Amino acid sequence: MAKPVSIEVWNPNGKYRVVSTKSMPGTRWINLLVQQDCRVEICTEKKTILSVEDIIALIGTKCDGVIGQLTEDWGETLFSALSKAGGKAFSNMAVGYNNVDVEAATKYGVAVGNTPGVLTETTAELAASLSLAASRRIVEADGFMRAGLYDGWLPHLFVGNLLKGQTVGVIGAGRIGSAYARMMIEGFKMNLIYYDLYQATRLEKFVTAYGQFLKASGEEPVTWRRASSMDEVLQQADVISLHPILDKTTYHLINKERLSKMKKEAILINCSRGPVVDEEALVEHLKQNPMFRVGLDVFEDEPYMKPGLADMKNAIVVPHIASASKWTREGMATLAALNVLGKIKGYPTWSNPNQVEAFLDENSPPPAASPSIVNAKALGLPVSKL
Ligand SMILES: NC(=O)C1=CN([C@@H]2O[C@H](COP(=O)(O)OP(=O)(O)OC[C@H]3O[C@@H](n4cnc5c(N)ncnc54)[C@H](O)[C@@H]3O)[C@@H](O)[C@H]2O)C=CC1
Ligand SMILES: O=C(O)C(=O)CO
Repeated sequence: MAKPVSIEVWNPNGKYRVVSTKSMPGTRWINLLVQQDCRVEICTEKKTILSVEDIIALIGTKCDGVIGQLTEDWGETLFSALSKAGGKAFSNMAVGYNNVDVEAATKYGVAVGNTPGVLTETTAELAASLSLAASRRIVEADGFMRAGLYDGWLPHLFVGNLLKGQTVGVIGAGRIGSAYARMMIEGFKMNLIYYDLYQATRLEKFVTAYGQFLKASGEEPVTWRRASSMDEVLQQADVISLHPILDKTTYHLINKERLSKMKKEAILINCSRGPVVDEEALVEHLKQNPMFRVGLDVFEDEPYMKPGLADMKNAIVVPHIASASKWTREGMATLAALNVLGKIKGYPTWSNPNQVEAFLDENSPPPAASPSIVNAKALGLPVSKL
């Protein structure tokens, strides 16, 4: 028998029971559910990561839908429990859903939502921040100041790299990877080399147009190249940022062998998922190559770091905060709630999950659709004509 879990309840007499495994920013998501006759239960347990048992206790015997978090293990056990409780909808409050067994959800007829689009720029901004912090050694320099070690300007003090004219490499040039590339190219006049399974046509057009603009103003134009292998990116780029999804093909994409192909003074940024990088190999590489720098938002065994990483001066580490802007986190909560609500109400799914702005406008009611259901096709869900 699972132990009871503490909760906060909104609209106790609502017809549909929707559970959120965590408190989420903003109140719009709660209001939208309450207005549509949902009883909203928010887990208020103190512990950060809920276990499968905790979530089974939350689901209980009657539950129409759950909004969950990327730290939770949504596999066969939870989808079976949700289905037994009459639930047909689950949404991650995240765009990445490597914590979700979509096949198992589909087997139990449960729709799986995610929250694309609303976090693209925010996440890209953090990747850009880490790129700047690593190239200009900002965290090291901050520590130096606070330690009282600064005793005057010196020609060699914390000399870093100029980004202008260098090459930025992007692995996974989807929504976030492309936004990051645009920031680094427009902001710092870097050249682009990227690797993706698909052509990033829009990004290529942007770099071409910006290059023409610079040339017309008498400046060196920026250039782009789509690499035919990932190794080309690793060998040629000065700053490399990882933005693929995490799946079997991207697990340990960056390993000992690939690290050795990178320039000795390269900068590696990871705001995708920790297991994309073999973190033990990375620690060793950082030890052997003091001029190699890394900016990490995600870790292989979150919330832990591999032994030795915290001691490395050439590593900047932040606790998975890439999507942590107020607008984005409130938007993620809204999209996740609307994914669940849409399925409960029998709405169709939105036709383009890359364009979810219509759901985020606080001044008008959202469309009657689920913004992004990743197994919509497998479940045969209708597509919105709006
Ligand atoms: N650190 C954080 O807080 C955040 C992390 N993320 C992570 O970023 C990921 C990407 O998000 P979006 O850009 O919105 O997704 P997206 O689907 O638009 O982009 C992912 C790109 O990776 C490419 N890709 C897939 N397999 C690949 C491979 N083997 N090699 C190279 N490229 C490959 C895809 O073709 C696609 O273009 C999410 O899945 C999530 O894991 C997303 C938001 C915040
Ligand atoms: O959305 C995601 O995938 C995250 O990692 C958190 O923003």
